[in-house]
Amino acid sequence: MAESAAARPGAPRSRADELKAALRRANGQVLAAGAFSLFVTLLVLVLPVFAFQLFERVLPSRSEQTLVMLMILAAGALAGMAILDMLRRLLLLRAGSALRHRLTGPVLDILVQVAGAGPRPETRQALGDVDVLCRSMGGRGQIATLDLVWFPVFLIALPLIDARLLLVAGLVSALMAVTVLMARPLTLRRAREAQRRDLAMRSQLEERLRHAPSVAVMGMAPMIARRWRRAADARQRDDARIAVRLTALAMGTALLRHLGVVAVLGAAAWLYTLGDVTEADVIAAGLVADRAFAVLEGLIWGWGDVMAARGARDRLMALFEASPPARDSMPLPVPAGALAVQQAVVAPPGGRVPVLKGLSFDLPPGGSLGVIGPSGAGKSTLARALVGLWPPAQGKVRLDGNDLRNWNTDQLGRHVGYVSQDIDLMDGTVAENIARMGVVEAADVIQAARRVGLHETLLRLPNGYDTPIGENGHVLPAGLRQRVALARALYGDPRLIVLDEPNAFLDSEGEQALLQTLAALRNEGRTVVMVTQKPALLTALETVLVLRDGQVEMMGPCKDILAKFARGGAPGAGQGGSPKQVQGPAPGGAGSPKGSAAPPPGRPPPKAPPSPPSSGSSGGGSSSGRLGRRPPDGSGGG
Ligand SMILES: Nc1ncnc2c1ncn2[C@@H]1O[C@H](COP(=O)(O)OP(=O)(O)OP(=O)(O)O)[C@@H](O)[C@H]1O
Repeated sequence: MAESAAARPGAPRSRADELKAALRRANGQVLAAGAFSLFVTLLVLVLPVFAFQLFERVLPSRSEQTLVMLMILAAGALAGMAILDMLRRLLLLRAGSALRHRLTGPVLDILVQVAGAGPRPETRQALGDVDVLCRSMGGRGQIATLDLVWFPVFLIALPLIDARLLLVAGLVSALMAVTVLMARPLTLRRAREAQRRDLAMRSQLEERLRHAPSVAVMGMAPMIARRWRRAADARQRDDARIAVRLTALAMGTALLRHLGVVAVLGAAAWLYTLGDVTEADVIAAGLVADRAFAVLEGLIWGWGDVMAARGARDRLMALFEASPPARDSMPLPVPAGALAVQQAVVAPPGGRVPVLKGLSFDLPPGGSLGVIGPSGAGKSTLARALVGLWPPAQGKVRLDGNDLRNWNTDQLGRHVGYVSQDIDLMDGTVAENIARMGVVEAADVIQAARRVGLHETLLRLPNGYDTPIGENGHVLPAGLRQRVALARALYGDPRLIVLDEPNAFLDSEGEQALLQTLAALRNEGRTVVMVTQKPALLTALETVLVLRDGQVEMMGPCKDILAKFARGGAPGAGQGGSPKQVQGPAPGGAGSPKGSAAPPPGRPPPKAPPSPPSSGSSGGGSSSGRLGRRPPDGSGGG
């Protein structure tokens, strides 16, 4: 039989299938617990049977011996029931923790994967949802559901006394079932809506608290508190409405249960007056009915848990379904660092409008590329695509000929260094951050710090490398944060290094250190791609790519591009700035533009004369010069 695609190593594995498989395994364990439930249900019938025997055997005969024997038997059966009940609960709890074990890894994987798209409320909830789902396995709702499966056992017991009693009990059960079914639409939608609002509210508050300094300084706190209170009041009203409905349902069901027992007892007593049943039958019928209706009532009380578990499962399923498939790729050798971007169309996650529109270029191993262009041209998007964060919707990004998608994510991570535009350090020590939050290999950490000229600076911190830097590294000044992020990018000697404006917060000393790092990386043959607007930094790179509107406007040797800028041909100059001639590949194959890199034949000549470059943009100009961005008036300058 042909092997299924999902089973082939390296073939994409649907994330939703992972979740479904984990749920199926958990359901298997629940089924086993369900078998225990049958015995528990049968043993619940001990009470009616005991009462029946009392009336049938002990009372007429006044036999103490029979009474003692019956009591011992009943006690044994009830103890057995308690043990079986405990066993099934333990089984369910184990199923819950096994499910948690199976889901936590994939959920964390997905969360890390989607983190590139920025904070999303539903991802914040994901681990909480795993918790809710797993706890619900051993919860009231699950037990009630299992008991419900064996509910017919009670209905079979009643006709053993008299078939007409089944009619009465059936009617009461139907009424209670309708109540349960009514509870579903009445509460489920509202509960989901309330949860969604709660999530949005929390993530909004978290986001605002992150900007606490601005909030405090500009007197925004009362406004934020007012908004929070308004949202919290709405949430409370929702909660109250749901609670009232659930309580009304629970009370209604409890009333129905008692009325049901009264109805069955009344019917049995009436049958007694007709001489169709005995006194023992009347008592037994009442007890059987009471136990049967208790199962239905339990379902109402456990309904909240069932709803919460269902909501958590649906949200997790949506998250897994929206996640790109996972692959168990075969480990590959350490890449040399050849980068190939082929007709890449890239949109932000969840977005439909592409930012990169069929971008193509090559960078050989050890090549170094500067990416410039106006704001919004897609430079950061390109950086994210190059490290596999935002995979292309069409086209490919290849490292050493292998599509980034096919790389094992963990393995690829070891070969890639990335500094994002937002410096994303984590709560931990400097050393832990440089070591990518893994095991701190002191020698490697120090080597990475030395490579970015940071070793001495770090030694001067209060606890040196062991200084805790707080959430997002807020304890450190921005420039130092950026350099620690750079050291982290170089930790483990990766072959491909992608830096998105790594100089944004650097002072002149930091920039000098960065220049030296870039020169060293070039000498070591590491492939470097750097988004920057500073000509001084561009001179440390072989090739420059000018990006505009998601396409290659120019690409060529750095000195040629800078010379063009110096002559006033700044890309992106003025609103009507037309694309410029594309340069040939860099000497020595440092970079070869192709596809969109070449201007289509018959492209119109520039309509507007290019504006002069901004100060300092001439060739190796001053480090404060910026390329490729328009001044606020849009008049050009680049
Ligand atoms: N996470 C995101 N979700 C949705 N759209 C995004 C996201 N990130 C960027 N974009 C959009 O993609 C486009 C390109 O953004 P990108 O950050 O790549 O440009 P850029 O050239 O790096 O700009 P800048 O120099 O200002 O950083 C912009 O229109 C931006 O609004």
